[in-house]
Amino acid sequence: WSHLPMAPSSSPLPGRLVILYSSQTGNAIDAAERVGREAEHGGCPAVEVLSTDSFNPSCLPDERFMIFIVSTMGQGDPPDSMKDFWKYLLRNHLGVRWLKGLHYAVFGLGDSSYRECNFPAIKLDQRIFDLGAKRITERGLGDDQHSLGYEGELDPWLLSLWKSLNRTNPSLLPRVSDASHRKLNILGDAKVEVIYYSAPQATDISDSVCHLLQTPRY
Ligand SMILES: Cc1cc2nc3c(=O)[nH]c(=O)nc-3n(C[C@H](O)[C@H](O)[C@H](O)COP(=O)(O)O)c2cc1C
Repeated sequence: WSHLPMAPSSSPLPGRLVILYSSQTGNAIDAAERVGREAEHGGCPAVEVLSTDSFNPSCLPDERFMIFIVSTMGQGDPPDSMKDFWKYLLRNHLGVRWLKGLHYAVFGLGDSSYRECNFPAIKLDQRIFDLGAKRITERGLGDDQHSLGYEGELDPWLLSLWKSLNRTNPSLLPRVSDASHRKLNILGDAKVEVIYYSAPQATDISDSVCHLLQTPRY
């Protein structure tokens, strides 16, 4: 998959999945890259991961499959890279059938310690739906307060996204099981090998725990 500086304004590939991220401090980029990687592992023929400000919103009706990964800033505000895009979507002349050919899903990154938790993702999901697009799956809302961070919600959400895409458009996502269960490989092969072994019978508590030996693989 590729990062493009600008989305093509003419005819899109019939089987491409566009992943648009809106991020202020980088988490939504990481999440979007993971979504892109999983889509690729699942056999998606064409995946593009783009910042929202690289995508011309007037091209939205040309797309068939899009995933939006959106973080929250300020007091429930969208990240800077989403502001113009959002302003465009609020235009009055866009009708209820404007996005009738689009299938989409939204994942938000936020923090439930804020009153306006995940507002941009919630509003974007509703607006795109009101413009006639169809949800591939219900929106997912990540929360910094979760013990696993936003990934606590992203994991199950992705599984449901891939299952739904596979059911409705198997040519876009032929292999659900390859898309999931790849998380440990995201950073590439481990650079160290971890070997656990038991210490000899010890009386001292500090000796009785397993020892951890890390040896460089290269
Ligand atoms: C200055 C600041 C303001 C934030 N405001 C909100 C907020 O109003 N609502 C919310 O749900 N999360 C809020 N968050 C949490 C972020 O949305 C969350 O940490 C997210 O993972 C950031 O993603 P990003 O790195 O892609 O921008 C805020 C975070 C920061 C640093």
